[in-house]
Amino acid sequence: MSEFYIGVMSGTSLDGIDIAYCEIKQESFELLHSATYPFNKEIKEKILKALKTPVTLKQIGELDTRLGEMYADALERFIAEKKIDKKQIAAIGLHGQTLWHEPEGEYPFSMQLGNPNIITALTNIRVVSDFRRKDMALGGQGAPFAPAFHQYIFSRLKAKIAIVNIGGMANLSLLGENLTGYDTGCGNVLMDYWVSLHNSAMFDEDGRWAKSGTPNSELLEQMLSEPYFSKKAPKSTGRELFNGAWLERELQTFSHKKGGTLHIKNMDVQATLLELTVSSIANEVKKNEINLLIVCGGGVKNGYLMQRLGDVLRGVEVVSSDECGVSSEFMEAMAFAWLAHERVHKNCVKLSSVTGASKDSILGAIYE
Ligand SMILES: Nc1ncnc2c1ncn2[C@@H]1O[C@H](COP(=O)(O)OP(=O)(O)OP(=O)(O)O)[C@@H](O)[C@H]1O
Ligand SMILES: CC(=O)N[C@H]1[C@@H]2OC[C@@H](O2)[C@@H](O)[C@@H]1O[C@H](C)C(=O)O
Repeated sequence: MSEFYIGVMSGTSLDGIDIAYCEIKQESFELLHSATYPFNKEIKEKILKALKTPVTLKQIGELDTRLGEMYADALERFIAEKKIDKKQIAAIGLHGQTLWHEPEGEYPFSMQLGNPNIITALTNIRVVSDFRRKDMALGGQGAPFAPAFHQYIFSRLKAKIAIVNIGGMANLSLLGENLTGYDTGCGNVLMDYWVSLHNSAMFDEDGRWAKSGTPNSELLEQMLSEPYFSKKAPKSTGRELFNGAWLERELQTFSHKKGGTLHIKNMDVQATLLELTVSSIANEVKKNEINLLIVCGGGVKNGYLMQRLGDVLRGVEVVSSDECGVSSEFMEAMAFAWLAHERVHKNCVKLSSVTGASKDSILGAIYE
């Protein structure tokens, strides 16, 4: 018997709202329709500002409402464009927009905004949201959750495989009996920041600017000494750590080491940032006997990044999830459609081996 779920994901790169309409049967999962809708520019600016400067409770409350309305608008547009029968939709799995993720603090929390009450009220569709906090209440990191979906989707592949999602952040899934996974660190976030600052683009198209530069090995070594990279799993990260300020500090430190006069060409910084993402992922893959690395997320569209991953991971086949028949662009949105299905069926999600939670649990809250 078929069930139909919609997954909605907007991630740390703030590049858009990914929506996936999925059909789930006993033995199969199929992406039927998908689309990405632009992020409201003003809301994007408010989120970026909230990540860097103090905000008031009023501003957070208003952002929660506005994001809820924005998601509802995108959903209504999607449902109309794809001619979906609302009555068929069992639920919407909504990740929301992460404003702050603090898994290691004295009082751990993870904040995703986008009021699900508004979405269910406006769409008249059941919404599952607030996925991360139960895992944290059980002592887990609350992220990444994609490994559970990767295990579900790729379990048929018998090779020793790993999946890496390269979005704003990068997160690795190591499939097998004892599923593990964690955020390896920055994905595209620092490259996006640098290219938007110095090459007036939202992202480095196909990695061309990075390719035109020469990576600085000393700067790369210094950046890789960031304690997060050597931290033991379970671990998760975000813009709280990997952000423009982090990069500026690294460049400042490097410049001081060189007597304060050194100037690295902007394109060489971009080349070094690409190598930082490549190395931080490859170093983790090499710790395991992996023979197939499946890549998803927007990083798949960075041809130079994919090439460099292949160069560095000799003996490992590096492919996009598209080549395995699974959308690299909508992987995370599909994951939240599946997580909504698991919640509706009150299934415990096997994630404690990933996040360090004391047990697997039923994740998410239902709004209807
Ligand atoms: N054509 C392209 N060339 C190079 N990079 C690209 C291209 N298209 C997208 N990207 C990169 O992919 C990023 C978006 O990826 P994605 O949508 O997976 O991120 P996200 O889901 O927001 O992040 P996260 O998974 O950390 O939450 C863009 O910010 C950009 O850096
Ligand atoms: C708190 C949060 O939103 N974390 C995101 C972020 O983006 C990628 C990586 O860091 C991952 O840990 C997570 O999202 C994906 C969907 C996950 O939970 O697997």
